[in-house]
Amino acid sequence: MAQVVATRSIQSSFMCPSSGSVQERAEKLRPPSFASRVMAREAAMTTKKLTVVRRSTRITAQRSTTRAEPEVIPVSPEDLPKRQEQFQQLHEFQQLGDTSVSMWSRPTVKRKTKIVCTIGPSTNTREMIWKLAEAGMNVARMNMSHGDHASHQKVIDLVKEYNAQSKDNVISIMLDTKAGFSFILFRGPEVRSGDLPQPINLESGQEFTFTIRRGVGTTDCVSVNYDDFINDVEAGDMLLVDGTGADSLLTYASLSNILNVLGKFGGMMSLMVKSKTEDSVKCEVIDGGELKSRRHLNVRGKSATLPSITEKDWEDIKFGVDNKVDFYAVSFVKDAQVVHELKNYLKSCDADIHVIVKIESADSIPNLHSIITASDGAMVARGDLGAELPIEEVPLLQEEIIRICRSMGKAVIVATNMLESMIVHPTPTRAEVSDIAIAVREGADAVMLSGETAHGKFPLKAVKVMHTVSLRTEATIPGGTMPPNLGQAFKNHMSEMFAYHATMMSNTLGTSIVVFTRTGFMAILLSHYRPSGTIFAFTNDKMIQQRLSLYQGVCPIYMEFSDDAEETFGNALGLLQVTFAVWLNPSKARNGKGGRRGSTCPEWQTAHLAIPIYSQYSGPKSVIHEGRCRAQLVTAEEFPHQPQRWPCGFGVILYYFVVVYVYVPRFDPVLIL
Ligand SMILES: Nc1ncnc2c1ncn2[C@@H]1O[C@H](COP(=O)(O)OP(=O)(O)O)[C@@H](O)[C@H]1O
Ligand SMILES: C=C(OP(=O)(O)O)C(=O)O
Repeated sequence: MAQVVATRSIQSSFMCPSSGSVQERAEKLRPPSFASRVMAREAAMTTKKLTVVRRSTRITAQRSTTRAEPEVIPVSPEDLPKRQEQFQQLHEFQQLGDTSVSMWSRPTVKRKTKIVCTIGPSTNTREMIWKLAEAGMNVARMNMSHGDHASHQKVIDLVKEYNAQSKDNVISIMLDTKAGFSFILFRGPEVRSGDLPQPINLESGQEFTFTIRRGVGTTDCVSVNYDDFINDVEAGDMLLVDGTGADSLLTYASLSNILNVLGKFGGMMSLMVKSKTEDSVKCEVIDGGELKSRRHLNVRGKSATLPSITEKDWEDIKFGVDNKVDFYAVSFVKDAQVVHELKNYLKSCDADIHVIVKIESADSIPNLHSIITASDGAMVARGDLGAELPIEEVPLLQEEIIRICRSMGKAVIVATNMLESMIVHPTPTRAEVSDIAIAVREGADAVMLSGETAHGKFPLKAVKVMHTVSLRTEATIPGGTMPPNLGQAFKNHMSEMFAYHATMMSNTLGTSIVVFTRTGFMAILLSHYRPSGTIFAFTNDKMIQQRLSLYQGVCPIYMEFSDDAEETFGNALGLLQVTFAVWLNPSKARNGKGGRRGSTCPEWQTAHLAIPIYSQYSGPKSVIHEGRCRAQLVTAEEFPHQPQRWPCGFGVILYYFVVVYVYVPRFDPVLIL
């Protein structure tokens, strides 16, 4: 019995929602209900007779024994005890509406959308980093506006320690660079108010002053960290101040009490500029609220004339280089120049750090294409964006930025206020859940938590909610939607063509993809095509493994590569089976008896009945054997930008790259690149 369960489970973990024949998929349409009628457009268009309405039927009662169970694979071994609970949750979700929402809609088994967690006072301990990682964090973000290098160093070390000891999970490290607020350095790409001994209540109609004098923090006047603030604002301008954030001088407990009492989160205060002197800006409070330390200050419709990378940023960037972080998130990028500048600097230090541009200022919008082209990805920083631009523009910009990033094959993160209420409450609002679902549907690589994990009361619950909502939403996304620039990309890069065909095969056959990559390029490219199945990316570089954690659908796995391709493939499959066996049956898999072929675990033996039913060669085996090594272990990264040197054509691809093993779907279907 254990064998059967394990095999089926392994199989279902490899399967994607698009598996099975059309008829089988059509079968899965039953029992449709409200959700299916709303969401299953393909199904409705395909055949009317399939839309038999049986509203109250549960999927659990409908599954045939021949179908793979829709399973939620735990994100980590520690989740195992809660697996039943997860099923229960899933079934509860299912009872709300329908489960078979479209022919592609079986719940996917591993979350594809990644979760970025901002680390702060609530989470900067060893215990919490571990718990966050086990709950589903994929990227740890450090906001350089808060804390100091010593505190961030501690977090980086803890994440690296976690990565070093974890066998099946790895966390990327992201530094969010901008000026740490300091009246000594007094510079930065963000405009922020200064430190306050305690929060101030601003009442509508009262007068309030911002000054560029240092160290002022009274009930009617506070410092601003930016000298040119005086020149940037005019009488009649509307200043927006965010009402979130912790006060550094308060204890966590007292902060929570204050927040609970006041119940004010995420609210923007607005102040109209009335007059200015050489060092102060006098305002009238229009919408009041609670002003805390170091709050964002934006002028509606204007961007501050700040440089995007300041001296303080350069110090932070160097800190990142020294610590070999994976990503910089660069604040207030207004043009591509700053990205080139940063990339040149990184090149000069021989640092392999990817640059994520934060789109958060009105000025960046006209330059979106060039900024994103120059970068490795973008963050929709909705907090500042919603302050600089009319708030109703934010959802439209979010959609547009995601679309641009996806069409360029760049990573995209949706950030800010996603579960804001969970800073103080243990459950999210419906609107927040919808917000996550929309970002997932729009195709974001990752969704981000800020105050929720940095200083919130329920950081782990917030991650779990994000995990569950993302997973559930992914299950309803139709497979096989290709990026719109495909034709263009198709002409230019053989590797794109290869990723495209691999994705098509994977979607059609209902398999996951295994890719071998030294630089991460092929895995990122595949992620860009959003195949329905998981992309298991094997790399022999730990840095690459760490970085790949950000990318949608990529499950990065570190493994030494052997000179013998066969051995490498075998090892990779063995590792996959061990990993899933660990998730599925910890008591057996953790018995220390190895974990590859020949292991005493019957599950693995059953799984190894998998045999290739198709392998494609286009020349003498020995030559192809070399080709395979190149293709699979070096990948197309060797020559993606020199297409003219390699005549294009599927036959050539087969010759140089392709050895495709499609395993009998009854066991563990895997497509190996
Ligand atoms: N390293 C840190 N130390 C102290 N507090 C932090 C830290 N990181 C984040 N926070 C708190 O979490 C809040 C939300 O994080 P984030 O959105 O990244 O910051 P902000 O909106 O201030 O740029 C911050 O306003 C701050 O109160
Ligand atoms: C992510 C954002 O920026 P910050 O890092 O300042 O919170 C934002 O403005 O949405």
